[in-house]
Amino acid sequence: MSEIIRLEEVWKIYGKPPSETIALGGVSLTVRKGEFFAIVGPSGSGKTTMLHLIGGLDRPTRGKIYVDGTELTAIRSDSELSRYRNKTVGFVFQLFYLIPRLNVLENVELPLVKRGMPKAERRRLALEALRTVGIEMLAYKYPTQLSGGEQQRVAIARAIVGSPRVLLADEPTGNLDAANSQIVMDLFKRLNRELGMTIIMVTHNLELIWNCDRVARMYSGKLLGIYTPEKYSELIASFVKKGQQET
Ligand SMILES: Nc1ncnc2c1ncn2[C@@H]1O[C@H](COP(=O)(O)OP(=O)(O)OP(=O)(O)O)[C@@H](O)[C@H]1O
Repeated sequence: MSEIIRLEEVWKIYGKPPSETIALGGVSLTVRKGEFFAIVGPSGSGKTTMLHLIGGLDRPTRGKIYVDGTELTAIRSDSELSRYRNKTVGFVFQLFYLIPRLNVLENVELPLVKRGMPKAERRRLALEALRTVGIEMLAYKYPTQLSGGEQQRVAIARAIVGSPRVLLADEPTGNLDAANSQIVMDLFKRLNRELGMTIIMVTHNLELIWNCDRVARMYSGKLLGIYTPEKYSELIASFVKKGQQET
């Protein structure tokens, strides 16, 4: 499998000395095309920071990031970075961030509106995305009329409507019950296996890593290792045996 994302010695430092925070302290890794990749680690270890940098929501202090053959860190203008976010990546967050005054279909269409796509084409693609996530019957409802699980599926439809190369998910099941978490995970697996979408998911939920190909383990801004789910679960089991903690 060829690579789609590469981080080379990436640093992110917030603030100025003496009160600076090193959120990422020189992380290098590659994610392969079509991979379902998890990022785990304790709170404050830099997981969200890494996802935001890959998604072009923020820029690293030092280091290089390549996504799908483009050096993201060489993009200087904000408008070009915004185009990158719109075309290459799709985001799913723990809190769904739907716009309450727009109906489901209009929420899903938003990334295409930003591209200046004609209305009929936008509608067609938004309905197709809603069909993919199994909720086309909710197209004319408003976000407040939906359950949390349904809202997250709308957010996933919005993330995939523009056919991004990479789906970035930050604790996508963090606000959902077990049944809805399962629906979201099954959906991610389908997007990954049937549509070949590369998925990077930050999670605290160790059960979810079984859906993934590889697991990156972060600690205090450093990448401690990349594991298969089997190896990672063996590692956790050995910590439990020794009475140490890790999530
Ligand atoms: N905008 C910011 N300004 C200052 N410090 C920040 C900012 N964003 C994150 N940090 C700090 O950077 C470090 C890494 O944060 P990050 O959100 O990436 O961790 P995380 O592993 O995603 O944590 P969690 O699991 O709690 O979401 C933390 O110490 C955090 O307080």
